Amino acid sequence: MSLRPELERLLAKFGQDTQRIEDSVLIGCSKQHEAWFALDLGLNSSSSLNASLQKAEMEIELKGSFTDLRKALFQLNTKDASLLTTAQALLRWHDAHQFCSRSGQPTKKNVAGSKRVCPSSKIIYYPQAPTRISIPSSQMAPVVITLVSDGTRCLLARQSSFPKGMYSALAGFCDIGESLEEAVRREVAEEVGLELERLKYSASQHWSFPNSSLMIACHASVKPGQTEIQVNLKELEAAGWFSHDEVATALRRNNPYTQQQNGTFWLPPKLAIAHQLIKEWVEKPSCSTLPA
Ligand SMILES: NC(=O)C1=CN([C@@H]2O[C@H](COP(=O)(O)OP(=O)(O)OC[C@H]3O[C@@H](n4cnc5c(N)ncnc54)[C@H](O)[C@@H]3O)[C@@H](O)[C@H]2O)C=CC1
Ligand SMILES: [Mg+2]
Repeated sequence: MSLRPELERLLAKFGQDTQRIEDSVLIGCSKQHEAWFALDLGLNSSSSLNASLQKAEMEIELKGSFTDLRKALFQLNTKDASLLTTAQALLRWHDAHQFCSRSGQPTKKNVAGSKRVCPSSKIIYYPQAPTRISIPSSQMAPVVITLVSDGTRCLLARQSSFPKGMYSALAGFCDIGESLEEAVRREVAEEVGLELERLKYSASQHWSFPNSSLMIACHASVKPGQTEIQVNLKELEAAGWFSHDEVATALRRNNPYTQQQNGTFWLPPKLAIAHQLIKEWVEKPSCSTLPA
C-alpha cells in the first residue's frame, strides 16, 4: 500500500508544498519488496523552508508523539532502530550537501537519495565520500571486499575497467547506515545473486583509487549446492568460479603485466588486499568456512 496520498494530504493540510515528498530518501524495503522512504518533516529545523510545520498539531493529527532519537532507539527492535539511524544519517547528509563546494550551485538529489549531482560542475557527491573519478576527495570511504568460496572453488569477477584478463574478489562501497557484514551480504547479492552463509574478517588496507578508501577484506562461504550465480552486467563484465589449481597457478605467475596470453587470467598484484585474500584462500581453502 502506498502511503504517498496520505502524506500528500498531511502536507497539504499543514500548508506545505507536496513537492517536498521528492526530498524523501530510500532507506530499505519490506520482505514483499515495498520500498521504504524517509522524509524529514523539519520540525526542529531553523531554516525558513521547514520551520512552519507545527509539532503539536502534527502529533494530534498523527495520533502519536515525537520522541528524542536516542530514547527511541532503546525502545525499538533492531530492524526498526537500524532503519531510523539510516534515515537520520542519510537525511542529515542531504541537508548538509545542498550546495556544490566547487561551483556554489544547488546540487540535485537522485530519486533514491544515494547521491547528489551538481549540474554545473558535474561533481557527484556520495554519502560515503564526496568523490568523482576526476575530483580528488580528502574524505575516506569504507569499501568491503569479499572472496566467496563454495568449499572447493572461489568466486572471482572483473569489471570492464580492469586491465585485460585481471579477475579480483567482489568489492563495493558501504552504504550509509550499514554494518560491514550487511554491506558484504548486499554487495555479493547485488553483483552475483548469491546468499552468503559465513563471513570471516581477514584484514584492511588504505586504497588510493579512485579516491581514499578503507578496504575491509573478508572471506565468505555459500552453502554447498547454492552456487548458481547471476552476474549483474551493469556492475561486472564477468564473474565465475575458479578451482584451487587454477587460482594457485595464477598466483605463481611472477609478473602478470608481462605474461598476458590469450585466455590466461591473472590476479591483482601483491600490493592489493585482493591478492592477500586470494593467497590466504589458496593456502587454506577452509578459511571461509569457519564461523564468523
Ligand atoms: N585494493 C584492492 O585489492 C581492490 C580495491 N578495489 C576498490 O574497491 C572500490 C569499490 O569497488 P566497486 O566495485 O567499484 O564499487 P561498487 O560495487 O560499490 O560499485 C561502484 C558504484 O558505487 C557507487 N558509489 C557509491 N559510493 C561511491 C564513492 N564514494 N565513490 C565512487 N562510487 C561510489 C557509484 O555509483 C559507482 O558506480 C573501487 O574503487 C576499487 O578501486 C576493488 C577491488 C580490489
Ligand atoms: Mg563492485
